[in-house]
Amino acid sequence: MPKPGKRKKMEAPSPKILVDYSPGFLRIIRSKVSCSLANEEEVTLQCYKLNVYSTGGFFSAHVDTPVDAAQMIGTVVVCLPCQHTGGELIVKHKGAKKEFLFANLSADQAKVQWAAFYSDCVHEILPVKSGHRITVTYNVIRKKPSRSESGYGYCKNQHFFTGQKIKADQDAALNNIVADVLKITEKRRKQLGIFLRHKYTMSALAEGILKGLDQVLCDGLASRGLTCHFLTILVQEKENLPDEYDELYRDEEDDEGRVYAFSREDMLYVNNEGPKPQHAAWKAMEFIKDWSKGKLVVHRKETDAENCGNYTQPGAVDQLYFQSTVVIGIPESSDVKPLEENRGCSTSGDADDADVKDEESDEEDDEESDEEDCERR
Ligand SMILES: O=C(O)CCC(=O)C(=O)O
Ligand SMILES: [Fe+2]
Repeated sequence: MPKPGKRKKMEAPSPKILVDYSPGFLRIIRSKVSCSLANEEEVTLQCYKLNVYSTGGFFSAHVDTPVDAAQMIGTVVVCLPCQHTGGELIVKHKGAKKEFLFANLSADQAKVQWAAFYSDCVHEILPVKSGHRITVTYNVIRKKPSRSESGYGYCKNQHFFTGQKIKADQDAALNNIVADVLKITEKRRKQLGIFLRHKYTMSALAEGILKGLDQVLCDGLASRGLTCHFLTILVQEKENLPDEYDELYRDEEDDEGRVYAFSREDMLYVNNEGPKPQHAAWKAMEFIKDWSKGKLVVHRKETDAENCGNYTQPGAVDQLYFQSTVVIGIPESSDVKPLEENRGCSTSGDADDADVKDEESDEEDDEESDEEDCERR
């Protein structure tokens, strides 16, 4: 049953006729999605649900619960031709926002419109103003990994799929990132964790098949001789207290926000189903919270979080997306390939100079949020 305030639409599991129906346009969508979301690995589109929004119908901000925690990477929405106005699909990721307005062409029976996005992107449907908006959603399931020939991923854009390709083994921005990583690890002799741009279920992270630029980052680090492993984490965000509360409540130690490892063992402990896990090595680690082309940001300005996400049963950890990091071992200097080898062969052409920041970021703020308060489809 729809919950008031969360969604107002009718939905049904895809009828068998839709599941079995494999029109030509699906093949085209699948190949485009494989290129743009899956580093050209093969994907299947699994028919999931039929949504009917009448006038006033909407769907509040949510992320899609993965049906296959290890392999599901995204969602495809196909809008069937049926005249309506309003009903914009808004997709957000890390401060970027993309609006899909299917209404304008909705009366054209010859047009099937569609959108695709990574499953950890928050999305919502604004109220339909007239007519009926009918969509079919597909889960994008990645087939078992078989790395591309070069062994290095690439992707087109940090958030959605426009723009130039960035190649992991060539991009100058990655050279800059690696140079920054080396500077930090050399100076402080600490393990270094870099926050991934997307969130992952624990199983997906264990599989190590990452989304978009995250895969490019990890391939880029590995191709330059750095050893990496992955970790799901919880981040205690700094609260923005009004000035008058500042002196009363501000705890010096809280200033930076804290990062905790969060594994299946931690989840069991939280649910009173296992012993308290040890995190002995944890203190000796430094975190980089944000990275983008050619720039590492050690701290980032935190902004209001929109509470939005998915619910799950206690213990059902694979239904949740976690902030995740790649952890880089302290390199022996001989492990790392000379960066000069890679210089000058950028395919992106728009990499900024590396800039290791110790202050708040002036980048767009992260609009992602705690994944708690709102139910998923
Ligand atoms: O109808 C749409 O455009 C999207 C529906 C959706 O987000 C969902 O079914 O999870
Ligand atoms: Fe959704």
